[in-house]
Amino acid sequence: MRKPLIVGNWKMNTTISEGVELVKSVIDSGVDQLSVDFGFAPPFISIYEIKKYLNDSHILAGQNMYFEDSGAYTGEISADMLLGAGCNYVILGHSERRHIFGETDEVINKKVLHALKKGLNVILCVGELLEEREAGCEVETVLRQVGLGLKSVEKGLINNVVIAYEPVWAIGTGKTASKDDAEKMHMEIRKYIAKLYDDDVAQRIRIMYGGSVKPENIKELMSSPEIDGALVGGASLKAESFIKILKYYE
Ligand SMILES: O=C[C@H](O)COP(=O)(O)O
Repeated sequence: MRKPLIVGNWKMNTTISEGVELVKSVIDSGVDQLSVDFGFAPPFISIYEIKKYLNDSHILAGQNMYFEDSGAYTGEISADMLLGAGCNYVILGHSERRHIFGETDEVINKKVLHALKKGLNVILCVGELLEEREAGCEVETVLRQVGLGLKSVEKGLINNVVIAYEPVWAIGTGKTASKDDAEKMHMEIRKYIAKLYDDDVAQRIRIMYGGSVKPENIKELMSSPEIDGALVGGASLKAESFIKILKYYE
């Protein structure tokens, strides 16, 4: 039985004090009692302060990181820095990293391998563009991203990976993939993981959905046994809506 997880990806939103207020409101609402793993991916600058309001059962994720240990890489953040600030997870391959900042599958794979080696859990994001879906190559695109993202990841470390399926056309647009669309893709990903590893790994790996998840659609999406939680952007920026999403697991 896979435990669901819900992570709020704040992207480039919230100052440190706004982030602290948001986390305090969420935690104070009693969501720790719910049967869901949950947490936050704040901007780098807020992570250390926010950790003070969380415990080790919460997910605290970097939104990105670089694949070198240290050195002359202006503007980058290392795995050790994330760990030192209190992170236990890192989001890699988010579509905004792929499509705005030009990250390739090869770069994402280097980051995945490095993060896992350092002891961080990885949320590997994959997803097709609207034109890829319209051309009917969405499954091929997503499986290619999964395969290349996980290249050389040993079976012993795959337990530390979560996959987030985020169709790019559904991110921040208000358009959600239907439960059936998401479910179909999750099943394809799981089948592919079985091919890359084995059935046991495929049954254990958590595959979350992302793309305009909000209180109004969480019930419908999570009614699929294939969907193991959500990576939430916009709706994680207000305590009220994030709490409502978490309370689906009441
Ligand atoms: O990481 C989160 C996803 O990009 C979804 O963002 P959204 O919920 O604002 O569509």
